[in-house]
Amino acid sequence: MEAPPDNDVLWARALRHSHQGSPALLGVSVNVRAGEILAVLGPRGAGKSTLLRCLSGRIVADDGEVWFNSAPLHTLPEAARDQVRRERFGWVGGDAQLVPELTAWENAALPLLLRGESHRAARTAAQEWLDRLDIGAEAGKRPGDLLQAQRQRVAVARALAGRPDVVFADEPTAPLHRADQALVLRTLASAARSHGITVVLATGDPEVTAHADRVMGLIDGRPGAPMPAQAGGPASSWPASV
Ligand SMILES: Nc1ncnc2c1ncn2[C@@H]1O[C@H](COP(=O)(O)OP(=O)(O)OP(=O)(O)O)[C@@H](O)[C@H]1O
Repeated sequence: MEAPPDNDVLWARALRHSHQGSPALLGVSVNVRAGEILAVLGPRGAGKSTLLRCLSGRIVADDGEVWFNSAPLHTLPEAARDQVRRERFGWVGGDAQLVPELTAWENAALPLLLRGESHRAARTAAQEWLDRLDIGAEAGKRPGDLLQAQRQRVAVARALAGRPDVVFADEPTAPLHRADQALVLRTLASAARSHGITVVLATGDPEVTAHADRVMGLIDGRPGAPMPAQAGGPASSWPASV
């Protein structure tokens, strides 16, 4: 087994995965450096979600390797993999998936509370992130009393409050209007940069990739050539060839 380079926080090789016989990944290799924001760009059905779920240990690929900080995630027993996910990774999906009975701050604080941190420390951290995402005033409201864009910001706060090494963001702004998309992405990117958090962002929108350091194209479960992101505008068009 080839050892991954030390400065890659994530390193995956030759990932193949099918859902009920239908292929989603057909041999994808990717490396992500610590503190980097990597965008995975591709059309619907390209395999972006499947790739993020494999990289984050939510599923184990049918074939291939995923290493996190030089440890093989793909061979870890399920309980150990779950622990890595809980303690080292954050996740933001297109659907906020908040606990309806909990307030915004309690939802944002969940990773810390589940980890056994004190109520006071968890609340302080959650409030800081909610403030930063411009939703601090809503901290005491339950998800049902929040707008969709506000719920999505709470989900981003929850992903960041746990001080993860890596945040996986799967189309995190897809349900939002343009103005809210820009705010959420800007905040996610600047928070990640200021805290050295690595981000792997899946999107079908080339404009979203302007927030990334690097863009990887994905089409039909196969990678395109890596492309540098361009500051201040759409980072790239679809890969010319895969
Ligand atoms: N749970 C599942 N069961 C069956 N097929 C699935 C499942 N998840 C994904 N697929 C299929 O695998 C392929 C890749 O899907 P995936 O969701 O990874 O792509 P994607 O690029 O994230 O697309 P989208 O933006 O539509 O979610 C698609 O053909 C999809 O229909």
